[in-house]
Amino acid sequence: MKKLIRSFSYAFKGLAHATKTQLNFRVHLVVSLLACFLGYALHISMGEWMWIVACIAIVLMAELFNTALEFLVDLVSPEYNELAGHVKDIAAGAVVIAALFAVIEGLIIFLPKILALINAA
Ligand SMILES: Nc1ncnc2c1ncn2[C@@H]1O[C@H](COP(=O)(O)OP(=O)(O)OP(=O)(O)O)[C@@H](O)[C@H]1O
Repeated sequence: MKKLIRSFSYAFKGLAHATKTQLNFRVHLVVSLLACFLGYALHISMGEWMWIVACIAIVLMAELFNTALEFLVDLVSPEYNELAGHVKDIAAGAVVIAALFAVIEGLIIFLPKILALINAA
């Protein structure tokens, strides 16, 4: 049990470090909170909440893996190395894919509801 609690404390230490040092991670957190606020305000369905929560988790996880890879690359290859550059670029590409997926899901879920509100006004 003690070991489990220690593992969680290390994980939260990692989350705190990413939040403190990575602007992009903080931006993703703010956008995630905005999506939750919008979901609450627009009374989205349980199924739609599941997509929103999944998108938030995918984007935050992608950003955390990207950050971890950046740290690792800086550790093992502080000097210029073409391969090190590719590792960082590909990890950043994964974040872009996750973020695009989340934007598309957000548009599918929120846009019709926002347009209906505008039309009703
Ligand atoms: N050691 C390296 N060797 C070769 N190219 C590198 C190296 N480090 C960074 N690069 C190139 O520079 C780009 C930017 O790297 P950097 O470490 O500044 O990451 P970043 O995406 O700006 O992340 P952040 O701003 O979140 O720290 C990389 O995507 C890569 O193309």
